[in-house]
Amino acid sequence: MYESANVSDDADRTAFRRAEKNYKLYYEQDSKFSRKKKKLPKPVDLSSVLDFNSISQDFNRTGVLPDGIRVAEADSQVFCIENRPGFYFIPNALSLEEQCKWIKESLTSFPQPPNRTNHNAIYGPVADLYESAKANKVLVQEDTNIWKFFDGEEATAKVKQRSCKSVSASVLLRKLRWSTLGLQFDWSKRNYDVSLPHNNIPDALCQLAKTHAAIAMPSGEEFRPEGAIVNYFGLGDTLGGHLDDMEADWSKPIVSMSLGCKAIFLLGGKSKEDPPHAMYLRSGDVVLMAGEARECFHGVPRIFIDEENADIGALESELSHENGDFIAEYIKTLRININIRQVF
Ligand SMILES: O=C(O)CCC(=O)C(=O)O
Ligand SMILES: [Fe+2]
Repeated sequence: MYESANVSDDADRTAFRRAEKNYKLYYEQDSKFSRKKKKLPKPVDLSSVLDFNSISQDFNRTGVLPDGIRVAEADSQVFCIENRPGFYFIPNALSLEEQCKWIKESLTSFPQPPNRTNHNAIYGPVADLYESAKANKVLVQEDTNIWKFFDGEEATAKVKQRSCKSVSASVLLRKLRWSTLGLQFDWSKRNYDVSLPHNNIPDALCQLAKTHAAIAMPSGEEFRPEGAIVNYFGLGDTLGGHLDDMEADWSKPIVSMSLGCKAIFLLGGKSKEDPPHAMYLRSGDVVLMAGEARECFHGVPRIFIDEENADIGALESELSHENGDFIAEYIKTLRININIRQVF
C-alpha cells in the first residue's frame, strides 16, 4: 500500500489521483539547489486543505462554521462534512499524556510477537526491537530462518567470522511500517487470519476507542475493538487511496488516531472520480468512518516532518520530559496512525 516519493505516477486518471499527486512530496529539480546537495520540497498550494483545529477554535469563538461543515450534535466538538455522511472528525481528542502513551506503546509493545509487523516476512518474529535499538544491538542471521540480536562488538565478530547477514536494530525500528494488534491482518490476502496466534487489544486502547466511537455507533450498541493496524509513516511515505472493506459490518466505525507529525488526509467519495476533501491530521486528532463513509476512498498523500509544519513542539517536549530523548528524536520524523476495527 505504501509508495515511495520517487515512484512516477502512471496517469492522472481520476480526481483522487490528481489530488494525491498535488499534495505528494516532490523535490525541486533546480540545479542551484542540487549542487548544494540540499533538496528542497516543491511548494504546494495548501489553501483548500481543511483545518479542523482552526475550524473548531473559530466555532467556539464565533459559533460559525464554514459551508458544508457541521457539528455532529449540539455542543459537541465532533465535526462532520455534509456530503460525506458517516465521517466524523474529533480535533484534539487525545491529551498530550495519551499521545505520549500511545506513541511509546506503538514503538515498544505493539511490535512485540505474536503481533506481526512488516519485518516478519524477512526476519520472522522479531522480539524486543525497541530495547535492542536503544542498546545499539544488531540483528544477525544465525541460520536460514533464524535471526538474533547481539551487542555491537559480538555482532561484528560473528559477521566477520561467518560472513552472515546483519542489520542494526535502530535501522529496523526506523523501517517499521506496520504492526497489527488483536486479530492479525494478513496483508498478502488482505484479510484477517483468525488462525494466527494473537493477543487481545490492550484494555486501555479498547476503552479509548469505545469512548470515541460512541457518536458514530448505531444507537444502543457498543463498539467492539477486535483488530487494529498501526501504520508508521516516515518522510515521503504515503498511503494510496483505498477502502477498508474486510470487516463484516460497515455500520460500525473505524476509529483512527493520529500521533506524531502532521499529515494530509484525503477523503474521497465512492468513486475515485469524486473530488476528495483534503484535511490536516495532527497528533491527537481522531477520525471515525462509519456507514456510507466506509465506502469512501481515502488515503494519506503527505506527511510533514519540518519543524514549521509538523506541529509537534508540545509533544516533543512532553515526550522528552517523560522518556528522555530517544522517543522524542524518533517522533521528529515519524507519524503513527492507529486504526481500530470491529471485525465481526
Ligand atoms: O493513516 C491514516 O490516517 C489512515 C490509515 C488508513 O486509512 C488505514 O490504515 O486503512
Ligand atoms: Fe483506511
